[in-house]
Amino acid sequence: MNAIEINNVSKNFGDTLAVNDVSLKIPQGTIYGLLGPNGAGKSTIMKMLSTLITPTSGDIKIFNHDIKKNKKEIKKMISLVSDYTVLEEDLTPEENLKMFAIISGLKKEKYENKIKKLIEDFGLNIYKQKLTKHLSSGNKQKLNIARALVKSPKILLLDEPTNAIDVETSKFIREYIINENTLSNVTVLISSHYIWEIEQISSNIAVILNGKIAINEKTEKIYKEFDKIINMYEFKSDDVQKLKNIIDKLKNDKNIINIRNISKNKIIIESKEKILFDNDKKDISTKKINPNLEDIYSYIVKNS
Ligand SMILES: Nc1ncnc2c1ncn2[C@@H]1O[C@H](COP(=O)(O)OP(=O)(O)OP(=O)(O)O)[C@@H](O)[C@H]1O
Repeated sequence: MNAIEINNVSKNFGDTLAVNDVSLKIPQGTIYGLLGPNGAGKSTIMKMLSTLITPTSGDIKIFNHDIKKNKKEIKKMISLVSDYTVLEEDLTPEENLKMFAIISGLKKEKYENKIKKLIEDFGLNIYKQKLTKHLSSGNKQKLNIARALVKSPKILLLDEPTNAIDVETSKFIREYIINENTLSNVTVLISSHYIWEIEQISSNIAVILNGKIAINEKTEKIYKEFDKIINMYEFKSDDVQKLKNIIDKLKNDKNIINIRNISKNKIIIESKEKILFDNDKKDISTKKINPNLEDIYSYIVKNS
């Protein structure tokens, strides 16, 4: 069953076409990564899904409910996490969660234990007496995600959830999301500029460019397809001078798109066409390597 179905949706803000005829089906229980440069339309899609704004044209279905006709039902199923400015600064973490539970129409017996567990799970126990405005940004974002989970949503929309968050907190948030997805089968749509984060967490990835979907595939399939298209090779040598000579030679080769220095004794090159190497070369090892998601994303952005 599809948790989310977006059919030919466009969104205009005056003259700006923020989302341009987007169609996307997100099966229940998947973690879907949404990638795209600044201004591509990611947040606009998230906001339309959470009923904050309405599409200019096209339709959206959430578990088969039309978003226009069943707004109230849909609001119960979806939580959106964007930046933590939505939190009430003059309330404690617990009060913030309670307030959100009440606004969401939850009964006390439904939210009381849930809030206790979330406060504990997110390590916010020690800040119980503190006002939210005195929490660090990482802890505010943890609270923001806990807030989204209070109503046990079926769909969690995460718009750059780890933006400006330290490594350990980002890791915690990622692991918590994976855990929720495994245990509660919550469907997750996550956008991030940290491509490695999307790479680690998502089973499917959509890339959006200028409001249009450029790629929408299972992550594994994206790797397979682009492995055939992108020609990347690694050159390794302990003889630094020899490696420098190779770089100088390759710089003038029209077939070479990109040369990257990885370390003193390793370079990675990208070429337009496949290269066959003479493997008998002494002191230099060469091999074809698989592009990672960052390479693939750059390729899509450059070539779309
Ligand atoms: N309320 C609004 N009024 C006018 N234009 C808007 C509004 N919201 C978004 N836009 C425009 O729509 C386009 C898409 O913006 P959106 O915020 O969806 O992009 P994004 O992919 O989330 O970008 P980022 O990665 O920078 O957050 C941009 O050109 C943006 O300026």
